[in-house]
Amino acid sequence: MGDLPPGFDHARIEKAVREILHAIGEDPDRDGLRDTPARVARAYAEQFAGLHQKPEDVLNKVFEADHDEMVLVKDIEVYSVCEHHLVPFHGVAHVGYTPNDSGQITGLSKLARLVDVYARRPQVQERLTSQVADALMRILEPRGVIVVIEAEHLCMTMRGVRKPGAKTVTSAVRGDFREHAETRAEAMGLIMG
Ligand SMILES: Nc1nc2c(ncn2[C@@H]2O[C@H](COP(=O)(O)OP(=O)(O)OP(=O)(O)O)[C@@H](O)[C@H]2O)c(=O)[nH]1
Ligand SMILES: [Zn+2]
Repeated sequence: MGDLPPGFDHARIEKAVREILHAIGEDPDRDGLRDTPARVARAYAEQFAGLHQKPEDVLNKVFEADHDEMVLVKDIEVYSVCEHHLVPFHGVAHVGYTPNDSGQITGLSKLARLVDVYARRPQVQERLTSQVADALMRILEPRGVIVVIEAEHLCMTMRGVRKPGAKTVTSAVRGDFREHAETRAEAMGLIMG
């Protein structure tokens, strides 16, 4: 497991998963479960990879372009894990920004990669939304940023209150999207339209 980031303790996760299986009344040594602790550790390494990444790692390509109006990437599929129950929430993210006066833009895929850096951590949707917005503001120094996330939380559907279909919508607006209602309305029109 040499390619795991420092701080990711594979053996410890395996031990803990084995312990949970015991605690729920299962037999971790039965055929179907024998490899489960190792599988879960590998799955967690993927699901929580963002804990070991920085936004700078993905927003490292900045171009200059003759474009100073809104850039919006819609419907970025997002999978995260709710930090209260450690079950998934999933949906779509919409990320937009207005380049600064020197026309600094970034690759479109980098916006989706940035969402993943923060989604692949134990999260609440509100924090995920503002972390994406704040990282973009800090690194790209645009005139403004808008991030909208719509997601369904499995902790509200498969357990607890059991309301399948309920969607949580969160938004974070910075800079000109915060200051100018018209700019914000234009972006929301594109996102919802
Ligand atoms: N604000 C916010 N709440 C979340 C998010 N994900 C899960 N939750 C909520 O976190 C809350 C945790 O509430 P608790 O009362 O501590 O836990 P619980 O007894 O399991 O709550 P129930 O889900 O109502 O059964 C629940 O209301 C969840 O719906 C999120 O991303 N943002
Ligand atoms: Zn939850």
